[in-house]
Formats: sequence, C-alpha cells, structure tokens
Amino acid sequence: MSSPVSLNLNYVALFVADHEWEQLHPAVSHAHHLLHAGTGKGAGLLGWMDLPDKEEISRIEKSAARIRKDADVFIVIGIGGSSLGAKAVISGLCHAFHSSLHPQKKNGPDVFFLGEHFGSDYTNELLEALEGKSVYVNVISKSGTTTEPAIAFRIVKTWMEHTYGEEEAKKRIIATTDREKGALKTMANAEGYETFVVPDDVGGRYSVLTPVGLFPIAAAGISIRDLIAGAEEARRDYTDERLSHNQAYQYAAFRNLMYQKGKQIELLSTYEPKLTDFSEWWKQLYGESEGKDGKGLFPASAVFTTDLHSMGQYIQDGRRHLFETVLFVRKSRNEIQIPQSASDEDGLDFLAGERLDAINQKAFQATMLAHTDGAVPNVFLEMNELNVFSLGALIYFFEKACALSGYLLGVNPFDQPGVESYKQNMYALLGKSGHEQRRTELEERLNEWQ
Ligand SMILES: O=P(O)(O)OC[C@H]1O[C@](O)(CO)[C@@H](O)[C@@H]1O
Repeated sequence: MSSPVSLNLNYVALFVADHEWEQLHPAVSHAHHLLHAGTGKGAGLLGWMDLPDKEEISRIEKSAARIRKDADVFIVIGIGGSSLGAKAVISGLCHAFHSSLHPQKKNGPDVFFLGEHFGSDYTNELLEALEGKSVYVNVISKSGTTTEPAIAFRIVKTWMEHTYGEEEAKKRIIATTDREKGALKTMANAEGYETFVVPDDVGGRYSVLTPVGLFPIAAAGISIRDLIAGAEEARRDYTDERLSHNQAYQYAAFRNLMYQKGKQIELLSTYEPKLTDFSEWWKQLYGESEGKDGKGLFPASAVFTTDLHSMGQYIQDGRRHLFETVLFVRKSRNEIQIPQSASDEDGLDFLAGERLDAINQKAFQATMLAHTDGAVPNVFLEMNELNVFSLGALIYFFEKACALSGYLLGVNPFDQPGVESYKQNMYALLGKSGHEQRRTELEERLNEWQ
C-alpha cells in the first residue's frame, strides 16, 4: 500500500540544486541519531515517538462511549498543545455544521472548545448554549496551572455544580493531567474525577496521539484505532536515516535549506477549509519547537482559495521572504457537481457537470504555477482523501519532521522557555502572590507610557 501522505518536491528543483541536498546528508544522519538514540537536547520528551497500546485505547473508548451516549454537549477545556490537536482532528473529520443539524441527524454530542483565551462574550455565549443540554467536560492541562483553562474550568465547574448538583457534576467531569502533580491533579483527586494521564515524556504540542487528544477525538465519534493505525504506518515509513528514503526528513531538510537561503516564513496552505484548525496545530508544533535562540522560520497558514482573495497579492508580489508548503487533498468524501442551468446567465455552463473537487484541483495547479513564477518555492504534501487514517499519518509525519528539523537548526525542539515571559508578567499584573516586585516594576513602566 502506498503511503497515505506523499511529499512532492518536483517543483522546487528551480530553487534547490542537487548538491545542496547532498550537503545536508551528514547533518540529517546526525540529527536522526540524536533522535533515535535519545542523545539530543530535550531527549526526556521523546515519548510521542511511540504510540499508545491497545489497553489504553480501550479505556479511552469506554469512557468516550459513555459521553457519546449521555451528552448533548461535550466541552473540551485546554490551550495550545492540550486542545489544538483534538480540535484539528475533530474539525477535519466531523460534520462542519454538526451543531446546526436536525437532532435526529446528530450522531453524538456537539463539541465546544473553551479555555483558549479570556474572551468574555465567547464564554458567556457558550454558557448560554448549554441551557437545557446534557453537558460533559474534559479539562486538559499537563501542568495543571495554566491560567486560561484553569479560569475556564472554574467557570464551567461552577455552572455544572449549580445545574446538576455537586455529586452529579463530578461524574460529568473528566480531567487529563499529570500523573501526580499540579493543581488540576490535586483537584481531580479531591473530587474523584475520572482522569487520564499526560505522559511525563510527551510535551503538549506532541501530545495529540496520547489521551490528551485521543479522548476528545473518541468522544466526537472518530475511530482512534484508525487514527493510531495511520500514525503507526507513518512511524514505520519514516524511520530510515537516509534522506533519500525518508520523506519526513526531506521535508525537514527542505525547510532548513529554505532557511539557509534567507526565507523567513513558511506558509502552510490548504485547499480544504476543514483543515484550518489543523494548520493551527501545525503552527504551534513548529513555532514552539523552533522559534528560539533568535532562530526559526515563522509558521503562517492560509486557506485557499479563500485567502488568495486577501493575501494572494502579497504572496505573489510582496517581499520574497516566504515559501509555501501546500497540503492538498485529492478527493473529497462527498462529491458535489456544478448543476446545469437552462439560461446560463452566469456563463458557467462550460463547468456544468464538473465536480467541485476537479475545480479545486485546477485552482491548486494554477496557484502553484503562479506562485512558482513569483519566486515562492512550493513543496506539496498530498493525501488522496481526508480520512482518519491519513490524518493520523500526517500528524506523525509532521511530528517526526519537526523534531528532526529542530535538531538540524541546532535548537531544543521540545522546550518553550519563551512562553514564560508573558505568563510571569500577567501573574504580576494580576497580583499573584510571589510576584510583587515584578508588579511594581511593570506598573511603573506602564505608567510611563500612559
Ligand atoms: O497543558 P498545559 O500545561 O495547560 O499547557 C498548555 C500549553 O501551554 C504551553 O505550556 C505554553 O504556555 C504550551 O507549551 C502548552 O501546549
């Protein structure tokens, strides 16, 4: 069977010469060994390279089945790596308008996400949408102390206790957190919540194929066995240390060559709006893994053809500091054809009977040629179909490539020290104990600027 994800480098020959690829072979081999021998930076966080066993999958499925049976609404509370993976897979594979479907057509709960910001209106409107519904919650935080999900959880927990009473609320809350430490773990123990464990050796952005992502994905009705099977196939496909035999490494090497040539932005473009959240997951994966020590490509994303009508001008003609990674799905699950029209007033009859997919394909080819002419290198990742198996493979592909890419760049692809700066400032400004000195300094600075 051919790989569910395939990398196409045919169109970058204009931008990268053979000898440039060859020069990278030793560095790729070295990075491969760092990764597989566990001797590189951040080696304590390589647990994502292995996939969950059947026992863990069964436990997740069992708990998810209860939610699918009893819940009208399932709220996933988390931020960054604790929610982006689940959101990516759920919006990629579930009905885009599930919450608006006729109740008889729904095949499980609506899934809502919270804890990703401090938006009052969004939070209020979500609470309003819960009225009269059977609600279950999965609160996910590896550290157990991240402010956004912690506050969201306090708000939802209060609503649950008020609505169902304390005892019933406890049965409707599932916590995914550290095995033994953190405020969420302490609370889960005290309240007796069902819990799933974030493995010690997996960082947030690499955790979608652990209970962090798998539980909400299963609760949304997606086969996590098939997701893991796709990832398992990718794991086998991308173990070869030779650059010529490993497409994940070729993608990582290509990014590195682009970086060396002065490109600053990688634009992940898709022609499928259902992959918008997948791009958000990808942005965290690459941004948090590589953006450090003053280095790294800036990961950006676009949905085509939508963004060709807003960002297309810049991509074609603006500053030449970007390259494009195009994620292209060949065939939709459900086809739709352009209808015939008796009058042809809109002049579209030449397309009557044509599939929307075929038109999307032409848009993709047209754009690739135009952007290549505009000196934007285009590398493609192609999938025959957007299904659970190929999405599992794609996730693993990007994770493996990201880890290797980080080592090629010479950074630790598994830490994120820079995220602390805003957190420490926020704690200080909010008046958290222990941050008094910083608070005074920051408030003085703010006053100076006012
Ligand atoms: O699961 P947690 O500990 O709440 O963290 C959520 C996210 O916040 C970060 O730690 C950054 O602050 C990410 O790395 C992580 O994915």
